[in-house]
Amino acid sequence: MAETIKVNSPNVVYTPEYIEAKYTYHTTQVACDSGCYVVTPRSTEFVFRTERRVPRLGVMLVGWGGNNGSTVTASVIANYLGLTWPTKEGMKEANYLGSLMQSSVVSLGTGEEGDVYVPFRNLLPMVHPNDIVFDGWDISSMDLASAMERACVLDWGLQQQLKPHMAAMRPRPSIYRPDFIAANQFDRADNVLTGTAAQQLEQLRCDIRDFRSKSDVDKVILLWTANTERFALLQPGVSDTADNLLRAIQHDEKEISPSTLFAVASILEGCPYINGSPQNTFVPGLVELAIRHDVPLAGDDFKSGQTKLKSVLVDYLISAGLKPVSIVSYNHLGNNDGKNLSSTKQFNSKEISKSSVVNDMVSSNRIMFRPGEHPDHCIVIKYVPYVGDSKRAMDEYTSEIMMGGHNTIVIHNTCEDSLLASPLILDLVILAELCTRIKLRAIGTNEEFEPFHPVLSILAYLCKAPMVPQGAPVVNALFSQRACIENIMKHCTQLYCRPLEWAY
Ligand SMILES: NC(=O)c1ccc[n+]([C@@H]2O[C@H](COP(=O)([O-])OP(=O)(O)OC[C@H]3O[C@@H](n4cnc5c(N)ncnc54)[C@H](O)[C@@H]3O)[C@@H](O)[C@H]2O)c1
Ligand SMILES: O=P([O-])([O-])O[C@@H]1[C@@H](O)[C@H](O)[C@@H](O)[C@H](O)[C@@H]1O
Repeated sequence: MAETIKVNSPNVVYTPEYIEAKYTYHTTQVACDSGCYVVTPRSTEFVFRTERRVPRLGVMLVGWGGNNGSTVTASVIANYLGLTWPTKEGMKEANYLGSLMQSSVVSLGTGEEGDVYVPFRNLLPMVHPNDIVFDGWDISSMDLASAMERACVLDWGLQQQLKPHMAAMRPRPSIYRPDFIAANQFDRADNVLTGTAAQQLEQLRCDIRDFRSKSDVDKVILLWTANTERFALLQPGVSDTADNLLRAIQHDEKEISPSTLFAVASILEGCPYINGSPQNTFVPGLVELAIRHDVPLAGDDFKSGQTKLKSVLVDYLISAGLKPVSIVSYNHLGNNDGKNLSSTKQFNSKEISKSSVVNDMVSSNRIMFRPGEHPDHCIVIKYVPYVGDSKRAMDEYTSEIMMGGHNTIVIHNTCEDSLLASPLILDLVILAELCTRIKLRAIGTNEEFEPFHPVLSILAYLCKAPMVPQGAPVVNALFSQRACIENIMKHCTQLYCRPLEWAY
């Protein structure tokens, strides 16, 4: 398989710094006139400009010592070193299965021997996961080698090879507000910052600057993979505007969550912020602050297993004209995430993100569903310590079919939760970084190149409850979300050379 792609088109210009490509965006404007839909095709010409130089990327994980944080860090080191290890099924080797960019392909077109498919990552210059530098915070002081052992996710033989490379990695002290996570997390909290919210915010900003300078990275992205928090109350004068949020922090307002404080620190330091959990980190004032500073945001809640499958199955059912009327999603797991979710308020945060994934598909079909009508949808999560990170998910989908018939689909799905989430963390940070290098302008109306909107809805494929710019529609159908990433990357067209060749 060739690694280099070069587009042969008068609409694509390559300079040492940029790839510039013209693209005509076709849409249709729909108006209703006397009971008739009047559809008007529209076309807009854009120029997409992609900066070719790939930076040295630093990723700061909040919750670094958790199952996901320790596992993704270990997996990158294992891939970088090309580690192999013995298991009862034979020798295993490090890989990035589950990553859209590293393990999925896209069609380039038709060659002499048929269709040509290339790795997603080849479409545009992007960070390779092996080159990411990790750092982060945790309320638990445990070093990353011990945290990897605590997580019980990776095989013992692999852990033994990794420990020397992770023992010196220590999470920075973090903000701990017991009221936001389960009381059962108290025993972990031996690595916490003191002081007021303003002082803690300043410390986080110092941590980011410290990491940036000591690790010699060009860019830093913050990603929350700490415990699921309860939803924060949205209070006028506190979280409703950027200025009120900043003022509330100065007044040590207790209803501002640790995750929102991390997001404020990230924005003020110019670092994209990604929320891998379901809580409402992105309060209105936070989003306003991100827009003011033009700093990307993405979230919420990694879409890793049961919900990912649901976003495909419900899309299939409704697209096929079958009416889902009952969806029951049960799962149990025994890791610390499950322990935290055994607390009602934290479960409620997860219940929201796991339930909302069908809403757009249901409301799009007025043949089946009257306004306000929706399937019965039940989410159950139970904590069973013995099974650890090996989440057991059981789903039942009942649909009405023709002439009073029913179709019931039952699914059993077992996986190591952190091994599904870890590749998503890599895709999220790599795509978020890529988005910071892409700008576009509409030909004829705008001579200035502009960045994407700070709320990166392009990352919806990776999130259960995708954040979108205000007023934009939420799309949850998984393959529509995947097509969005592929199409935008193809609009930028592509020149992909080995890093040596385009690091001008
Ligand atoms: N498949 C998945 O694993 C998956 C899928 C979707 C979402 N998530 C979400 O990702 C998050 C992490 O999952 P996990 O399995 O790694 O959980 P985990 O409990 O193993 O890790 C969370 C870590 O965050 C730390 N922590 C808690 N509060 C903190 C704070 N204020 N600052 C810094 N660190 C803090 C904890 O000490 C712990 O080490 C959870 O919110 C979970 O709901 C996970
Ligand atoms: O991604 P998904 O498999 O639908 O949802 C999962 C939940 O079922 C699980 O209980 C929780 O611990 C994970 O964080 C994840 O959110």
